[in-house]
Amino acid sequence: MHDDNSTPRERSAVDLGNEQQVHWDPTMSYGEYLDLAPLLACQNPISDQHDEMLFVIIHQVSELWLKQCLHEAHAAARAISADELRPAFKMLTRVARIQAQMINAWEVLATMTPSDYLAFRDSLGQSSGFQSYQYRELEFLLGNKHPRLAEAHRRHPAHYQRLHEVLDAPSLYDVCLQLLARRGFELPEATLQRDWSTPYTPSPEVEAAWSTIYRHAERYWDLYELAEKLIDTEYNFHKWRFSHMKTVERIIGQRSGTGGTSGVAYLEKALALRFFPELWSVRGEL
Ligand code: HEM
Ligand SMILES: N[C@@H](CC(=O)c1ccccc1NC=O)C(=O)O
Repeated sequence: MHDDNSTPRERSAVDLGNEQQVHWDPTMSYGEYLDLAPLLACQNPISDQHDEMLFVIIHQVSELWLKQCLHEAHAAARAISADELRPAFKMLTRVARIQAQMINAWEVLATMTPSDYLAFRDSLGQSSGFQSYQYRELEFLLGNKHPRLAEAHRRHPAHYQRLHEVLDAPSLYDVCLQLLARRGFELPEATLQRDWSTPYTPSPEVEAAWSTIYRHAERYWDLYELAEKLIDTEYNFHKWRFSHMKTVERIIGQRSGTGGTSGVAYLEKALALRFFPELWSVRGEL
């Protein structure tokens, strides 16, 4: 139905020949709505090696998922700050499902052998996943704050500014701790107000608060659920890091990275990082 003064929607129809007809509005097609022309014009391997297409696509898919994770995790942090935990749980669950997809993507990439990769590795120059600004934003947002990591992006002012906004603001974990304070847990002042761009220092008071929540889950059910959503996210992040490290070892062994790091040794060291340290340490204390 349409109003009298509006133009009727133009319709197109095709008979599929099996007693089915498809009708559609030709003013907005699938490809137009999804902007597929520019999207599908972006897969441009620079060598003539067969496997480079896979390498490009796997990175592009990961970057799209990172975009969605950032969309969800930023919104979850805002919801938590507004004491709206249920929508935040839904968003964090979605982040965990996306992470599962990103982890599974390593299985596809593992079909590329060392010789397949080495055949085009030189064309990559000094580019590296180390320069993924969305990945860095997600790390900052979850709570791995290191101003030096933003420096790799100085030459791109828009990315640098964006990274600094997230670096200088409370992380997802910081807003959760602020929520615990609003719920009456006594936390150190430095946990609630500090220079957010600096690395987080774990505290016994925060661990004690999580301990109370885990011991009395029935009384603090929503905070208990929040703790488990955070653990899911960190657990999956860690699985992603581990699979990346193992895939890299399988493909380039102990070579140093194009981004200037030692390679696998650097990636192994990153496995020790913790976004929500007291949520892990408390498990040994319950
Ligand atoms: C053949 C496949 C791959 C190899 C050999 C590889 C290798 C490496 C190496 C050696 C590093 C350390 C930095 C450096 O010196 O370059 C690194 C970092 C990184 N890579 Fe990959 N990578 C591969 C695939 C991927 C894929 C598919 C992604 C998905 C987006 C990715 C994302 C990253 C990220 C985000 C970092 C930074 C990690 C951090 O700083 O903690 N890599 N990669
Ligand atoms: N750091 C990798 C190169 C690499 O993997 C890469 C290069 C360009 C764009 C994305 C990449 N992926 C992850 O680091 C290497 O050292 O072979």
